[in-house]
Amino acid sequence: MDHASKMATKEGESTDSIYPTIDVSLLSSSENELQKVKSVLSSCGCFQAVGHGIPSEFLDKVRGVAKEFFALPDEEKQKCVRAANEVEGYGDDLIVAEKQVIDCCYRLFLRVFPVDQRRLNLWPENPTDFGEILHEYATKVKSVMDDLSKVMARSLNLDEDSFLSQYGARPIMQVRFNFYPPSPSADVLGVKPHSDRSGITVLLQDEEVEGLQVFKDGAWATVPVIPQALVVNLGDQMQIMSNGIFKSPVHRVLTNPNQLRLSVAMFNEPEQDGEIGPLHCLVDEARPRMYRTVKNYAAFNYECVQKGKVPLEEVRIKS
Ligand SMILES: O=C(O)CCC(=O)C(=O)O
Ligand SMILES: [Fe+2]
Repeated sequence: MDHASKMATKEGESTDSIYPTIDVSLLSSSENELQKVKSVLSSCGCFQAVGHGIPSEFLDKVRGVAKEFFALPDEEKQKCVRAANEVEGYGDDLIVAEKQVIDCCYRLFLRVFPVDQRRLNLWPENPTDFGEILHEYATKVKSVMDDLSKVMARSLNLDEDSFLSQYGARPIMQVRFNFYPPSPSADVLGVKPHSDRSGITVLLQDEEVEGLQVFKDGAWATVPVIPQALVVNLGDQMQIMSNGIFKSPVHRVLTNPNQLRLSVAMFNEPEQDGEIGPLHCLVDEARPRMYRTVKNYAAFNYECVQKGKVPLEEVRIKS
């Protein structure tokens, strides 16, 4: 089967573009904003964060080094190429399942934290400041994510470290630079519908080109471009830890016929081989345990996807 005919179509597209924005700098002082976060994360699981404290000029620098890398000649990018059966490094869509629909996307996927787990042979040396900027960006995003994990706990009247303590002493942070070339066909998707396996995903969108859509209230909602904002998407592991209170949204990416699009997704995740499950204090008679405990959710997720199964469904306790 050829590449194009395996690609997904944009069925069910909607023009709805309603998407919440939250000023995260107000979350420590405003009960209103705290309640808004709780309501947004327990309904659609995503919002655009402004007031996050990362200067716009720095966000532009991150986009800049990413665009420079993807613009390099192919032989230069191949220095970071991923091995056939691995996710880390540079390449196009990884085939993990038979009859898989191919995404129209090139990616550079790297582990950033813990620092001693970096595979530096896969990190671009060109542009020369790539590593330094990635380190600085990941450090800043980690702080935004940790604050958000605390806010989410507080919004449920829990001790603020309740979620963070499940991440262990050596939590993981990974980055995926996504590069979507102009689409060869109007029906091609940049990324097919999925939810993220992370705890929290923080996404830096292209400063001009839209493409991300979230499945909300039965239709696809386009996430508008706000250049200085960070898109927050909860991942499956937060849905599990919160016993289903917070939602991991299904999202996809459209391609554009004329323009390329870039995005930078950062994912946090509990330490390697860590075990996660619903917080005990969120399980009671009114809200019975929805998910079983899982060790190494990353590997579990990979196995499910290989078998064409939905990971969240596989951990759900069926009554
Ligand atoms: O490019 C985007 O806007 C989203 C990418 C995405 O969903 C992902 O990398 O998991
Ligand atoms: Fe995603």
